[in-house]
Amino acid sequence: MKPQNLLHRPFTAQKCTIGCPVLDRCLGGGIPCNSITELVAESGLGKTQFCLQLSLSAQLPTSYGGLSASSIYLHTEFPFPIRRLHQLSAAFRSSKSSILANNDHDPCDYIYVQSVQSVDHLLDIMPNIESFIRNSKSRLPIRLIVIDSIAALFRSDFENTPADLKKRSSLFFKISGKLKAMAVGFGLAIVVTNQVVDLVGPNEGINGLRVGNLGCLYSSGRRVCPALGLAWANCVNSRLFLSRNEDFGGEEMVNGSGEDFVSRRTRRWLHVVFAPHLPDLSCEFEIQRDGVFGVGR
Ligand SMILES: Nc1ncnc2c1ncn2[C@@H]1O[C@H](COP(=O)(O)OP(=O)(O)OP(=O)(O)O)[C@@H](O)[C@H]1O
Repeated sequence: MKPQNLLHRPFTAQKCTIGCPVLDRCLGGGIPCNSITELVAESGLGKTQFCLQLSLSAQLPTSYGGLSASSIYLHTEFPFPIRRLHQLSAAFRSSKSSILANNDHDPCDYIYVQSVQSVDHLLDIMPNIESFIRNSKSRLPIRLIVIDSIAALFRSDFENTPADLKKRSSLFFKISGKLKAMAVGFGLAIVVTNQVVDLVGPNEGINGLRVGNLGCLYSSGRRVCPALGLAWANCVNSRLFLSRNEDFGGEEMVNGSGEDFVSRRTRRWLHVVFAPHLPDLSCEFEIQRDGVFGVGR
């Protein structure tokens, strides 16, 4: 197998719609099964919004881009945003009522939420998750696992010492190895969220190391890089980066009280950092009451 041959080999994995045609187009159809997709961004950018929406979209029939599937949502940050899930679920139910096979379909019934307290806890429950998937009698089999967020699990338990960093890296590979085996074994789409850390100092050494399509990652005017470092970057198949920037209107405007101000708005972007099946693409998105949508839909 030569690298060039990979370009000619069609990527046949099934994909799960993210619930918006513009975002799906950017992602070549959605989030792929049989692999791990990482969503990395600073706090408040919308990682959880994407994951909640994906858990709902996965329930759509395959003819509508879904997986006809339930999902397992492992959350490591508290509290779980149950009110937001209900809000998105209600919007999903009313907009997709003609597509959902069963009129009594409550989308929240097909999202199994489990809190995870630590890395050891995650490793402990993995065999249970596997047997739950294998033995589930649900009308919609489980085809999606979300871990929101993987970074939070590692943030507090490890020091910055060589021994701890080594232990941490070996746990990354242990977790990702088990996740990949489940992804391939059950045809699952697995999505993990990750946070970013600020990069300071010169653009050389480890700071200058380029991983994927983008030379540097910027968000809110700061240079950032995904948390958990290079070892973790090797544990995921695809990495998507969410960023934001302030767009100043440029023109001075006057408000109702006669005060001058410069109009500005926050713009959010989705970038493909690396993925075996995708080119270097970006797409602007917005978070609305009814969900996450690409701009220009
Ligand atoms: N009902 C809503 N209507 C519009 N926007 C919303 C709504 N609920 C949440 N948001 C937007 O979603 C953002 C929070 O997104 P989210 O919780 O997914 O961030 P995150 O990247 O997961 O952050 P963290 O890393 O802190 O968990 C808010 O800043 C807000 O802009």
